[in-house]
Amino acid sequence: MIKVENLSKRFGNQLVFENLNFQINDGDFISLVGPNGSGKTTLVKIIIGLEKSSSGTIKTSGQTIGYVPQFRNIDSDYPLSIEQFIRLNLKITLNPEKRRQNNDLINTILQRTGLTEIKDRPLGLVSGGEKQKAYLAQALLNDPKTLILDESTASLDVEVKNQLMDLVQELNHKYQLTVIFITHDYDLTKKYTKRALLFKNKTIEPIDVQKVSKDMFEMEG
Ligand SMILES: Nc1ncnc2c1ncn2[C@@H]1O[C@H](COP(=O)(O)OP(=O)(O)OP(=O)(O)O)[C@@H](O)[C@H]1O
Repeated sequence: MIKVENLSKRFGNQLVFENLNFQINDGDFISLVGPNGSGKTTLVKIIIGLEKSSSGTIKTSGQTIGYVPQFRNIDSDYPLSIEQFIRLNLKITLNPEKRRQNNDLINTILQRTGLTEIKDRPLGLVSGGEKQKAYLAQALLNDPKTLILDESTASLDVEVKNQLMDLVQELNHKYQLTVIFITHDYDLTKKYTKRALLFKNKTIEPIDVQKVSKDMFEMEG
């Protein structure tokens, strides 16, 4: 559970948002929508602890949060395989028992993300969707209870976007993973999320996803 109360954020003289009040429950699959510059990434940074709020509180049930960034292409000569890339976020250990546990964990995550068959391929040479799945796999390493997708589907083909979201939906259903999906994508919002948190007039309005309209993604912040 993530409970936000009276949260406000300023950068110098600029008010980004004020008096945000909302709650995200365990197992929710919500979208965070609003125009460019309305404060979506800033809010997420505050939730993760990378940025301080100006006032207000965030209460959580002490949960771990996984973060999947926006898709960035990776050079074709990038030296690591998919599995090696995912392992970057593991603590290095010489303890044989811990190494075994890490191997089991990696195998489980590779399986859950459908990457087992291609785990030894160089990350720079696989498709955009497969690269993004590797980022998703990395985010799952700490067994998060909440996953934040920060425009993670942007710049992927429509079919690939849907495949990635199908996978996230499966994780949401099977493991009760809470998902916060920051997006400008109207179709994906409607198709995958149940509830939307809409940034409007410097605050947030929780709305039924069926009431989301295209202009809500396009207004001035
Ligand atoms: N570190 C910072 N210092 C000063 N201003 C900032 C900083 N980070 C963000 N801002 C400003 O805060 C506002 C909200 O930015 P934010 O990136 O949270 O918006 P967003 O809704 O995620 O936008 P987008 O949809 O374009 O990604 C913007 O006006 C931005 O320029």
